[in-house]
Parts: sequence; structure tokens; C-alpha cells
Amino acid sequence: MNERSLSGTVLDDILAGVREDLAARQAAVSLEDLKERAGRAPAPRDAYAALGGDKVSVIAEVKRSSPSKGALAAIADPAALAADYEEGGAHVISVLTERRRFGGSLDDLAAVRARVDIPILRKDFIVTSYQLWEARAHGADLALLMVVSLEQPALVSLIERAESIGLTPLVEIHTEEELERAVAAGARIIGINARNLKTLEVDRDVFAKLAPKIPDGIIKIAESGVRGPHDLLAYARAGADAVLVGESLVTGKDPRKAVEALVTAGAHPATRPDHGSEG
Ligand SMILES: O=P(O)(O)OC[C@@H](O)[C@@H](O)c1c[nH]c2ccccc12
Repeated sequence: MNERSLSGTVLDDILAGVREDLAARQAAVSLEDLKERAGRAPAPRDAYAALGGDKVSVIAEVKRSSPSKGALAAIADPAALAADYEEGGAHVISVLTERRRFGGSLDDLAAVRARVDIPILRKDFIVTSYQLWEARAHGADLALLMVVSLEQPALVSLIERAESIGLTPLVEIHTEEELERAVAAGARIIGINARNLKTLEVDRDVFAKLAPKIPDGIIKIAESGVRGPHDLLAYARAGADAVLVGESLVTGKDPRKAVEALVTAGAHPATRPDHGSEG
């Protein structure tokens, strides 16, 4: 068993459902078949190039539902939404593939990957290498690994496995202990989630508290709770290289324009700690 046992939290419920769905998929599709499909998948896109440079990058998420709010948006055509995000200037697209709580699927992932030219993140609760192969087989370029749901040896081996099959791992943390584990495991991209997945509470200050403790050279992503350019700028001043935005994009009137506003705010050098007056 790779997962930590954290009894009674929302995360526990989610992981239990994820494991059931995973078992059904494993019964239906052999690892051998998945590997074969991954071998035929288009080459991975360069996530480091997409997230690098002086700008604050925008990762726009295809998200139908959330455990905290339930249904957010119908999203009949996830690929069309992703195309809007790309037109708005998004640097990476995140696709939630978890079914029960987030309403996502691997079909969504494949459809989005086929429509846009930027790197795609598989956002899910990944606890086994089978899910990494699934991600690559459906075209993902990056995969989320959440420290909270993995024991250290599993985290280390999933990072290595992801890299060995061409997936860039985005390692998510919410506490200082998790941060230390992510760094020790060799993470090169760390996402600080403002949302505590055990309670679903959002605390935007978590980023500013933890980001300074991340060693130089590691890409820092602020996840959750970005309502618009104002929040992107606050995260940028606290050292974010990128923001990951879901709810405010899928619930807004015009996702393309909402992404454009974020990208424009993030393109301004004065938003970065190195260049800004906050220095
Ligand atoms: O919808 P928001 O508040 O903009 O958040 C997006 C993203 O950060 C959130 O979906 C998320 C971050 N980490 C996760 C892990 C699993 C599922 C979902 C997530």
C-alpha cells in the first residue's frame, strides 16, 4: 500500500473512491496495453520551457466539480474550453481526470491534448505507476503527485517513474513537512496548494509562508483560490513562477478573456520579486 492512512478526512473519501475506480480500470486494461499505447502517444511537450522565463505563467484548469462546491460548470466540450484558454495565452492546461468528486475523465485529457499545442497536466490523485502510464497513454505531459497521499518511498519512485516515461512531475504540498519531503524526493516543480485537502479550507497565506523555504532553481506554483489578476499579483510578489487556476475560470462569463487578464498581469516584470519595488 502506497497511501498514508488518514482516517476520516475528505481526502480519505476521495482516495477510497479513486482506488475503486482504479481497480476497475486495471481489470479492464492491462499495464502491457497501456505501455503499448503510451509508446504510440505523441512526444511529451516541454513543461519547463512553458513555465520558465521572467513571466508568471498561467496554468488554466478544466474543472467541472469540486468536493467543496459540487457542480461548478457543465463543460460539454472540454477541448473547446481548453482552446479558449490557449487563445487567452495560457501556458499549460490542467485537466482534472478524477471522476467521482471532480467529474473528470481520461477521455477529457485525450480530447484536450488533441486540440491544443501547449503542455497538459493530468490532475488526479496518483498513487501508482499505472496511473502515470495512463497519463502518458492519454497524452499528458505533466502529472500531479500529492505528497499528502504518498509515503516517502512511493513519492520518490513515482517521481522517478514519471520522469523515465517522459512526464514532468508537479509535486504538490500544503505544509512545511510536505515541502521538506518534496525537496528530499528530488522535486523540480513544487505546487503549494492553498487548499487543505483534509478540510477543504483555502488559506492564500500558505504560499507566502512556504515559498521562501523552497530552494532556488525549483519552479514554484501557487495553486487554488486565484479569483483574478489581483491574486496572481499577490502570489507573484510572494515568489510564484506560475499560478494554477480553476474555479474562477470555469464559473466566469468569458474564460478566454479571464485567462488573458491573468496572462497580461503575469507578463509585467514589475510583478516579480526580483524587479518590483517590494524587492
Ligand atoms: O479551483 P481553484 O480554487 O482555482 O483551484 C484549482 C486547483 O488548484 C485545484 O483544483 C487543485 C489543486 N490541487 C488539487 C489536487 C486535487 C484536485 C484539485 C486540486
